[in-house]
Amino acid sequence: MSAQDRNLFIKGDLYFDGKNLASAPDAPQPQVQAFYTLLQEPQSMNSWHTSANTVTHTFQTEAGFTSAVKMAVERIKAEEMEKVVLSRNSREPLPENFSPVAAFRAMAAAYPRAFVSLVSVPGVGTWMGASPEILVSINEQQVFHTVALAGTQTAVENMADAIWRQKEIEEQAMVERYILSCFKKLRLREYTEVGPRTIVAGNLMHLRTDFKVNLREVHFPTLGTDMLELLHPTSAVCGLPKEPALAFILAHEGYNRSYYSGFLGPVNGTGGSHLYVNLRCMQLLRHDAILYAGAGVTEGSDPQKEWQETQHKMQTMGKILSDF
Ligand SMILES: C=C(O[C@@H]1C=C(C(=O)O)C=C[C@H]1O)C(=O)O
Repeated sequence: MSAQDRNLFIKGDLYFDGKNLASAPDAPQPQVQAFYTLLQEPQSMNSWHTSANTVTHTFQTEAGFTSAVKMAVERIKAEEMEKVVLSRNSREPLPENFSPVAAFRAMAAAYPRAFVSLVSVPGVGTWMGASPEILVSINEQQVFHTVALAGTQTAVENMADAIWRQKEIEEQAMVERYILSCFKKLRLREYTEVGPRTIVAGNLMHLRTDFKVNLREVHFPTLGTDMLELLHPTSAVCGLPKEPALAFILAHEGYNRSYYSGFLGPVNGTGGSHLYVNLRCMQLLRHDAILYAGAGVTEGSDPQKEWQETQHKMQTMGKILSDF
């Protein structure tokens, strides 16, 4: 992330509860009307915000990515770190008749369990994605929730048939241990832990452990913000320990992640606050989309397989583009 990719807090003018759109009392009416028109007549990219820094995008080659993975495995074997998540981006031309609103509808239909988003901000640009990963959430019943999500393989027809290799089991357990160490740091002892279970995310499966805290029973008003601070960037997008993994990413990834692997979601709404990791996402330019994906590298990583894993992850957005 660079200085220009700052945190943005966008005030809600319209609220959607899954059925109806409601307008906030102070919502600016001309903009609200323009938004309703946009929903009825999906527009091409010309009427959406695109970022000013389009010429600075760099794209890593397969050779560049796999050599970075090789180097990471050596550093892990030398015990400089346990895990590092290396990512890359890729440019895809936008289909002739592409429209962000139609793409959003397609995402919502294709990925009903994901957090689907379409965000367009002047001077920043337009991003969309279907994230499978909660970072921190507190629902209307005051239940805090976070997950340890890691390990990836292509989805099998019957989830009960999923078999996980030791590499993925260990990789996910590392994320679990990290969350537990955060709880320990905060001296939080009352939580529930369920998993790891196999979950499906688009064309892929992951291992997920759910951690929950009932804030009506446990007095911890700052748990959400404290955990957000400790978790981000999580070991699912950065690595373990955090500092050497982050230094390795900055030195060897070779491109700017921008808002990929950051977090987004509604905050302090009637349904609570739900922040998701910005994964399985793409940035929309006038004529192209930039897709982003990463893979967790551990001692047992095979560089070629990690490259393929990023390709599979990019398919979440790739499929939305190719279905136009
Ligand atoms: C880094 C990504 O995904 C994360 C990394 C995973 C892994 O390494 O197996 C699995 C799920 C996500 O936590 C991504 O989608 O780009």
